[in-house]
Amino acid sequence: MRIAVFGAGSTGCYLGALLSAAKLDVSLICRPRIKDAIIANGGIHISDYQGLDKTVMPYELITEPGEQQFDVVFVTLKCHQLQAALAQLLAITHKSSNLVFMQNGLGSFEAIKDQLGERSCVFGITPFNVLQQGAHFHKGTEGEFVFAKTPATEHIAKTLREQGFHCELKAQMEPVIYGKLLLNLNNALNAVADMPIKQELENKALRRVLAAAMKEWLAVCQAMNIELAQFTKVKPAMVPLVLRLPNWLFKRLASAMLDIDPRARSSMWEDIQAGRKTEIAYLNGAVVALGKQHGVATAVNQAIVTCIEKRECGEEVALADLLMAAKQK
Ligand SMILES: NC(=O)C1=CN([C@@H]2O[C@H](COP(=O)(O)OP(=O)(O)OC[C@H]3O[C@@H](n4cnc5c(N)ncnc54)[C@H](OP(=O)(O)O)[C@@H]3O)[C@@H](O)[C@H]2O)C=CC1
Ligand SMILES: CC(C)(CO)C(=O)C(=O)O
Repeated sequence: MRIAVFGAGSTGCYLGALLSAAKLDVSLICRPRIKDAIIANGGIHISDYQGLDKTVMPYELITEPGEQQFDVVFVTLKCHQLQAALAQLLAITHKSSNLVFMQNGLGSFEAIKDQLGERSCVFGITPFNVLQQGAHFHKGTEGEFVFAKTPATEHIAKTLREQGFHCELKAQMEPVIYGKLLLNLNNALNAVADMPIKQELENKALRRVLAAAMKEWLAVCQAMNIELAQFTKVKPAMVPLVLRLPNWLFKRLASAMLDIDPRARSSMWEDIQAGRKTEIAYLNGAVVALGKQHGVATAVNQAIVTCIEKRECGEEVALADLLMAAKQK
């Protein structure tokens, strides 16, 4: 089984290294800067906050995919990069290839699905944070990769398990994706707050904004009759309540939420810092769009979207606007 990770950046290199460590035949399709960093380092260095520390060289590092075709392709591009990569994705896959789309948020796959022909397409999710420094990819929070359950992912999960690594397989990915979006509503806020996630969560005023954005998403999901998978110690509906607790109680009851690498920041923070386009339309923007369809007010998410859109245009934004939007809830 020939496997490729297409768009190997933070999450893709971590995944590619894990699959390579399990001795699967994995090639990474990545930018030249990533290939150069990996070669200079003698492989991909992966680590986690629980003591994993390993350097592995994948089977091949490809910067210009050509004739080669793969049986399984994990697509780890950002949401807005799928469309531009479509022709390459089609070229490196055949009619019976399996594609696993690993994007956060909603709507990126749907925008290209009609153009993927007969290929079997499923979803996957990265529940944890990956911090990239050169060829070093550090997992800063808990969780394992989640993939839709298919014969191909079952084989991959079994091989990973035999080497002491783990991933989760789910028959139903919709609740996982909707549940993960609840957490990703923090990506934009973290980018605007411009501080590590741990420090942000220790701030009551910022937690209130996040709680308000989450409440809106929970209300939209209720209107759509969709259940959310649980990624935290408490049920999704309880997360906003926990976030609104006073600092002293929050620190005591939600210690697991704060058990994250003190350096971890959201992937949107990285995009904003690098002056790149963000995934806001697929995260808080998706909440606003679905809220409109289902008659649910989403003022806080709209305020967050506006803030990020301004930042994407290089405008300064005031965190105070978001704090105000949440106060009015
Ligand atoms: N980073 C994280 O901690 C987490 C991210 N996620 C989600 O996972 C998804 C992927 O995020 P992440 O791994 O951070 O993204 P990255 O931006 O780190 O990785 C994507 C990589 O693909 C490259 N790329 C884009 N187009 C092509 C192409 N045609 N050929 C080869 N390479 C290409 C990009 O290069 P360039 O930048 O030059 O375009 C970049 O290096 C997102 O939806 C994100 O929200 C989920 C959980 C955690
Ligand atoms: C893990 C998490 C929620 C926060 O880092 C994330 O998905 C991201 O940064 O995109």
